[in-house]
Amino acid sequence: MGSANGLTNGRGGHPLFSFGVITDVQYADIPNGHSFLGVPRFYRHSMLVLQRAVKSWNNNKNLNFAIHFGDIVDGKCPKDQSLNAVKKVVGEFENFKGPVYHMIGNHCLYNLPRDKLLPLLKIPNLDGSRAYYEFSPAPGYRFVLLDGYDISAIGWPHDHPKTLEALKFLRERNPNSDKNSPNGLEGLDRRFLMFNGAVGEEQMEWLDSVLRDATNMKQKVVVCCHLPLDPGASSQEPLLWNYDEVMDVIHRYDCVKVCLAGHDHEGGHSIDSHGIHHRVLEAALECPPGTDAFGYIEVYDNMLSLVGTDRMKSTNIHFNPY
Ligand SMILES: Nc1ccn([C@@H]2O[C@H](COP(=O)(O)O)[C@@H](O)[C@H]2O)c(=O)n1
Ligand SMILES: O=P(O)(O)OC[C@H](O)CO
Repeated sequence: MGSANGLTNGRGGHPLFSFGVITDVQYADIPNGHSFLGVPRFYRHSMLVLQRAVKSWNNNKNLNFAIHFGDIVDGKCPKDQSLNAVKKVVGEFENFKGPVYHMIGNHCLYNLPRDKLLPLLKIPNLDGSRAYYEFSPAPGYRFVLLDGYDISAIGWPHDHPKTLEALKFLRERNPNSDKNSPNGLEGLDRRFLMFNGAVGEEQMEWLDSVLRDATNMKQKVVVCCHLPLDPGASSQEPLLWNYDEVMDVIHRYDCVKVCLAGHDHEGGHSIDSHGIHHRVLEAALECPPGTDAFGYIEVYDNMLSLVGTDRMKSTNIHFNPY
């Protein structure tokens, strides 16, 4: 089904392009465990989920690329195994017959500092440390991958200005001695935890310039970030510290149609006050043996169709194409 402007609409027609999605593989060669809140985590089985995802993506034959939304290995991975564990998971992704785009998550940074991590994840690394980037898989679309740990107490050297800025930020907002504890914090303030982070000023300016450029080029934008950007799609604790400032930039333009994230393992979906869809994807790590959470997204001129497998819920995301 073709539209007046020659782009493809709908499901029922051919998508413009399609891509595979999976998040929070959080692999470690350790026995099963659970989250702080008692949700079971299957550190070895998540590798099998990834292997089944790659097999399914390759069988599909129509996928142009794949995205992993961060947390490639778990923080509980023994530190002398971190490098090999990251290489092992990256190696599984490389069995996919197409490019794979990664972003960093807190668990990646518990294992390796960002200067080691970025080359392994093949994150374009212009100044040796920045982990945000963009690409355009088709003329009418642009993907923006944000670095939610730009300002963070994890991943930078201990005396780095960004570590110090993050620690000051947390001290001012979270009175607990364990800065991962939301005890006593109310409502959205419960996101001021050490396992989250923020988008810094330079990245914010970069985001603004990319969205301005996309608007001028009449491109639609999909924003990806490990950390969720909308409270309607996520519980309060996993949100990006300055999700509101990032959304203020995004809301200045009409080009962003969808924001995709990981980190909040049970997943979620919302439509914000400006009609932007937020879809937080279900985690591979929390799939009990034999179950899966991965999918692929077909992209049209006026919608994204997430075709989920098993625990990843299928979602049709309709939007105004203009
Ligand atoms: N509601 C919560 C969630 C987490 N914490 C703290 O975060 C650490 C990491 O949590 P995981 O879900 O990855 O296990 C955990 O050790 C707690 O310190 C918390 O206090 N309250
Ligand atoms: O993957 P983790 O351990 O950072 O946990 C993230 C939680 O789901 C946030 O509440």
